[in-house]
Amino acid sequence: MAVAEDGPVLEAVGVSLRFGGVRALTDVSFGVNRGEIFSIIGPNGAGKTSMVNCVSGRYRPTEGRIRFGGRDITRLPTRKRAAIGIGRTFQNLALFGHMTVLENIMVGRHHLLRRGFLPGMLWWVGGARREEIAHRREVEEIIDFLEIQHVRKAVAGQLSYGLRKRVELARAMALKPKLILLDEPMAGMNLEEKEDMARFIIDLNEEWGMTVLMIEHDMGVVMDISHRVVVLDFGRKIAEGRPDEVLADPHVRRAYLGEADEVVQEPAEATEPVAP
Ligand SMILES: Nc1ncnc2c1ncn2[C@@H]1O[C@H](COP(=O)(O)OP(=O)(O)OP(=O)(O)O)[C@@H](O)[C@H]1O
Repeated sequence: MAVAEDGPVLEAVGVSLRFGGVRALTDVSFGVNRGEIFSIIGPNGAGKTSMVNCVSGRYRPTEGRIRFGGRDITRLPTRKRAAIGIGRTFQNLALFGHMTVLENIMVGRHHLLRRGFLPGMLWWVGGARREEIAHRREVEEIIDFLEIQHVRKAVAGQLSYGLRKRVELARAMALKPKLILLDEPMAGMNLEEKEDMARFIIDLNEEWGMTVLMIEHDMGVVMDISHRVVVLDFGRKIAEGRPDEVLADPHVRRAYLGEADEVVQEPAEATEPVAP
């Protein structure tokens, strides 16, 4: 996997997040380099979604900063983050079920239309028309890339789960993000769908140049496709590094993989079977 490392495009600096008495995140720092596939892992309730929500703008950290491209975006509203190049998919599908695949993907591009979504769709003359055609062409490229040509006119709500996840990814890609946040992209998928999705994530990273920040429970996939990983446990960072380094880390093995401290056991003494 080729990684172009020229410094972090995304930085979390000392991020803490509290919900009343619950400490969802405590002093978490990490950096995602341009061109990386970077994953956040950890047990249930470790703070993964909270962290991604701080990056997308849905949550505002109680303490700490989020920087994107060197700019402090901690207080920037969500829709403005989309405009500066942060796209996302959701853990639970967030498609417009009654709209076609094509319409769903076009929604992802509305902030790119200079004339706005509705005028862009309706004003079919001159510059607006040329702009619309250019947008259509780019959307069709994404549709081809994700191999969803055959359902482009289908109503999104009627597709299989795996296909809907792919359409959601298409919509996020249509925003042309520099950084794409993927919240459990493989959740609920069968093995074949997971393999397809893993291939799309690698390709959107390598061919489309998108930096990826991902949460995913399937450890096999995470370790296969991530360049680096950060591990959270009870809202704190306990490890960060390449997948092989993280897997070998004793803190991670204990906390995340549920391994007990190594106990040197005496060989069991042979016992006579007890007569009933
Ligand atoms: N909106 C909220 N209100 C109150 N507590 C919350 C909220 N969101 C998250 N939490 C709490 O913050 C902690 C971290 O939750 P979070 O969902 O970020 O973990 P996670 O690692 O994504 O978990 P999972 O793997 O189960 O999705 C948990 O204790 C959770 O109950």
